[in-house]
Amino acid sequence: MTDIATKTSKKVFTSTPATTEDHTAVNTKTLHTPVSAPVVHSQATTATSKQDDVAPAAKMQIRDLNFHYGDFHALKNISIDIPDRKVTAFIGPSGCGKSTLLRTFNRMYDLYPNMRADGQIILDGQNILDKSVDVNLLRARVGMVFQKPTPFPMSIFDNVAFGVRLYEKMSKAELAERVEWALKKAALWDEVKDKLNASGLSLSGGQQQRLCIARGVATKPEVLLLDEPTSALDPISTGAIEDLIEDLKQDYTIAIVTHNMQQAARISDYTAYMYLGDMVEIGKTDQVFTNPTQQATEDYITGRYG
Ligand SMILES: Nc1ncnc2c1ncn2[C@@H]1O[C@H](COP(=O)(O)OP(=O)(O)OP(=O)(O)O)[C@@H](O)[C@H]1O
Repeated sequence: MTDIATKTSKKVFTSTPATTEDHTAVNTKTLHTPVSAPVVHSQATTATSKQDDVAPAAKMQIRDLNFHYGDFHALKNISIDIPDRKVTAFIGPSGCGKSTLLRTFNRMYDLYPNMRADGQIILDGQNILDKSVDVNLLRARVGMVFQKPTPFPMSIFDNVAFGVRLYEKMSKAELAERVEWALKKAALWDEVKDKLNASGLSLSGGQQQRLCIARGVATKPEVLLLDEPTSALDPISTGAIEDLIEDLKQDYTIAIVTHNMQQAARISDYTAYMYLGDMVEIGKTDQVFTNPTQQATEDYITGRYG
């Protein structure tokens, strides 16, 4: 990993001029996010972070993960741990592979031909890249919320009930209870409880995104993947979703892709910086933002690159 990180920082950061890539720079000397969780133990971290704390349990262990779009090598030997019931943020310039990595965690790429993942992604002891794994069940365990709100063209109730009906057998009353529970978790219940039969598409953008989060948590997944969930939202909706993420991590392991450095600093316990398909650095968020071990990471988060 050191080789990759060193090579990456040399390859990129000695001569690349700053661009206008849309992200918010952070002053590493002034930003302090209170984080109590210990450092992640992983190949990447071993090389890049001080390990002065006890490692948290890993929900997912990614080992030697490579991903190809046809001939294009999009993820290169990624080996990291995703800690249980914490928020891990993935940051890095556009095209570095953040969304690709997230999509390997529930094999979303399986929907498309010519895409291939090699290596291991171990979820509770099982390699989810194994061909024998039932991808539908996997996606019930590892839920995903996309950048653009994607409500189904059906009622608010049915949107939330959709996955539950697919994967679980329960009575009408139990289903109604589950829908209410999920809408409460997503901090949307009060706004929709009197119009559960209205179309999900009739909601505002921020409400639609919370509806998608409700749909995501309704099947009680163990891991929730959020791909830039607030990038299309106003600051109030963004704040509501950030509060929600803070609340959800009591029960779920969360991996989030964000372009917003302040957001990563606010809501994540761990931050991973990627560049050109390499994992440059991963560690506790306060360490990565205030004292990154790689010059490349510091250049990115302070806005000297990108
Ligand atoms: N369907 C695809 N077919 C071929 N190449 C792809 C495909 N999707 C992504 N890529 C390429 O893979 C690389 C990683 O893309 P990815 O979307 O994972 O990056 P990202 O870091 O999430 O970017 P952004 O921040 O802009 O969303 C990029 O070079 C991209 O062009």
